[in-house]
Amino acid sequence: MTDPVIEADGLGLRYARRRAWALKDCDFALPGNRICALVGPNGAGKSTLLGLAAGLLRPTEGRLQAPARERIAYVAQDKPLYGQLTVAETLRLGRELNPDRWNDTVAERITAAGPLPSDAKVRALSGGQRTRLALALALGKRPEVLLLDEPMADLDPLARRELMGALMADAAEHGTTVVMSSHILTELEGACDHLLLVHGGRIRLEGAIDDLLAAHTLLTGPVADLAPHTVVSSRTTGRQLTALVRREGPVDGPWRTTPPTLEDLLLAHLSTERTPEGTPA
Ligand SMILES: Nc1ncnc2c1ncn2[C@@H]1O[C@H](COP(=O)(O)OP(=O)(O)OP(=O)(O)O)[C@@H](O)[C@H]1O
Repeated sequence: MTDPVIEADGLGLRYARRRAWALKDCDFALPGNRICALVGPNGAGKSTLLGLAAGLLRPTEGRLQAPARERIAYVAQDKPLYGQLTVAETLRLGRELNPDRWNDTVAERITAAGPLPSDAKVRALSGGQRTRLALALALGKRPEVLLLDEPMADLDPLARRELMGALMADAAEHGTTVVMSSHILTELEGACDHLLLVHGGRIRLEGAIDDLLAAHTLLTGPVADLAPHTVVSSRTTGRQLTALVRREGPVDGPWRTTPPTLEDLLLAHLSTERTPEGTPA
């Protein structure tokens, strides 16, 4: 296991004039060279966590350790860019702001792969084109840590596949640690190897996705008397597994056990009412 690249210890953040905590008591250690899926429902605290990791927000309590700002690239949900600049001027600015690390080849590879005229003004770009430019700026910076807040939401399916592939290939080549929030879990499942599940401002699950999936089983059927996170024994291996319970079918119907998906894990957590301290069995 490599040293953590991002580490939180009792991390909490409460926005000014807000009574509720956006994040509370968060502890996690994200190892380097990982592609981490940051998932959770709307308002869970994902953007807040990314803002803290990017150094744009300060913890109200606790601590978050991450590389220095110049070694992090952050693509925020609204892709803030200068509207009056052209695409070419935006990339030139990226180069000027990151003279030591900037990599033209990477940035150009991302922009050239899609419909992004270099003389177009940023304010005239479509949502997907803005995303492409923001990702080119982020990767051109040659970051050690890449923080992406729902980066694919504006992209068409082809662009999504192409950019996701480019991101993953680049991260693998350079050992970049990526933290990516998204609600499109099927996409994350194919690309990510680590999971941070946030709900109600708390970290509910963290770890290698393969390990977490292997530690759970999906129980489908008339399992009304089973709590959603009951620990059961695997019939084949005897291993203790946490059952994610999905109630469906007739009351006297059979149970089925299947390996869960990332979506099953998330849905099981969202559908469980829990106390702030509550974590799955
Ligand atoms: N600038 C802000 N000022 C006050 N409260 C905020 C601010 N930004 C977020 N919040 C609150 O903090 C909580 C966490 O919000 P956050 O944006 O981190 O959630 P999220 O998981 O990214 O949600 P989504 O999936 O909808 O993008 C929410 O209750 C939200 O209302």
